[in-house]
Amino acid sequence: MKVLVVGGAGYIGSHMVKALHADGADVITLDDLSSGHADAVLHGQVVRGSIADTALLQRVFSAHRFDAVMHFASFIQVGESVRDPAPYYRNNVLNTQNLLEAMLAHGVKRFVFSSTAAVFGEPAYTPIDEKHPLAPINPYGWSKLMVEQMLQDYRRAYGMASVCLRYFNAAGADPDGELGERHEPETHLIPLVLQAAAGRRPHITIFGDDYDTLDGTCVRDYVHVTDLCSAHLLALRRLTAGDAGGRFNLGNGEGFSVQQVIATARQVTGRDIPVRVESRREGDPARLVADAGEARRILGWAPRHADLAAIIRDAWAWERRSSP
Ligand SMILES: NC(=O)c1ccc[n+]([C@@H]2O[C@H](COP(=O)([O-])OP(=O)(O)OC[C@H]3O[C@@H](n4cnc5c(N)ncnc54)[C@H](O)[C@@H]3O)[C@@H](O)[C@H]2O)c1
Ligand SMILES: O=c1ccn([C@@H]2O[C@H](COP(=O)(O)OP(=O)(O)O[C@H]3O[C@H](CO)[C@@H](O)[C@H](O)[C@H]3O)[C@@H](O)[C@H]2O)c(=O)[nH]1
Repeated sequence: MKVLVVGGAGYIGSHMVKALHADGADVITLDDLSSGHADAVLHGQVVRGSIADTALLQRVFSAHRFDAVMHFASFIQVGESVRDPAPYYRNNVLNTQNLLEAMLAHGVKRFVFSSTAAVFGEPAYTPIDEKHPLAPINPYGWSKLMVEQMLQDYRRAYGMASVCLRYFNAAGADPDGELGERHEPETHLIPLVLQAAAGRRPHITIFGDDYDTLDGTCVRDYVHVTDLCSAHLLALRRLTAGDAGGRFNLGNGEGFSVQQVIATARQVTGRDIPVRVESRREGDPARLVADAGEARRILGWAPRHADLAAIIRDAWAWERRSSP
């Protein structure tokens, strides 16, 4: 099995490269290193370049016969996408179409796509299942939904099989301690809280405590990065068996508020974590919690690191390695 991992130098992609290698796959990473790190790719060749570059795509697909493509490359910040949507539509939609066209031109017809809970927008009900209305409230979510639609049309018209995996909040780090989250700048809650615990930041800022939730802060469903990787392997197995694919929500089905995440991080680290409350961040829904029943039933997915404290413990081990 030869797999192209686009965005394999990033947070989730680098864990996926490791998981694919452990599963026996031959992996090639394509990454422009706009936010990833070459040294995070522990296995296989790294091609440095962008999916914006159609000539490069042509060369990569001519040089290798891929059985499947996993696509992690995109811009990922919800708030930034509201302030400056253009790069989001360009990179996440137009550049993804380049990739899909290169796949079609070379007869590669299995695709696993990193989608997001942001395709649902402000939930009409929770937990959110796959029947929930699709109504993004930020350009990031729209850019992912547009690709989901493209994939539905490509499946029907060109027979391209695809699985869209809608992650809720990816978190945690490689349990072996080899990989972790290294976004620069970091915008995600758990690594920021842990940087504050380590004294690398003076405090953690809570974006809004006036939401309609248990303590006024936003609620999210944190899912361990290695559990996301296991879902990808299961999706790949289904596609390889001849399945046309589908869309699956990935989360643990339990929501934690920003305050609860900070409290758990205090317990795990034994450190004081100073907090400041500021106004809401644009584009944030109050509560996102997954119903991942379909992934369990159809893919056979069974998350192994669902406990929030365990997720934070792995992230803390990584933070301690980065800032001893
Ligand atoms: N982190 C989360 O909580 C989360 C949640 C839901 C969905 N997702 C999705 O999962 C995917 C991976 O997220 P992540 O947190 O690992 O992000 P990341 O920024 O760490 O990784 C993205 C990788 O893609 C690369 N990249 C970006 N544009 C590229 C391009 N045009 N050509 C080649 N490489 C390019 C970057 O250099 C980086 O290595 C993204 O598509 C994101 O939207 C993430
Ligand atoms: O310094 C911070 C950072 C975040 N938050 C809050 O913490 C929650 C989680 O935020 P963050 O970790 O930035 O994740 P999300 O904005 O929920 O977005 C993530 O999860 C989405 C799916 O739920 C994905 O689509 C995105 O790519 C991914 O960044 C939100 O309520 C934020 O407002 C703070 O209060 N302070």
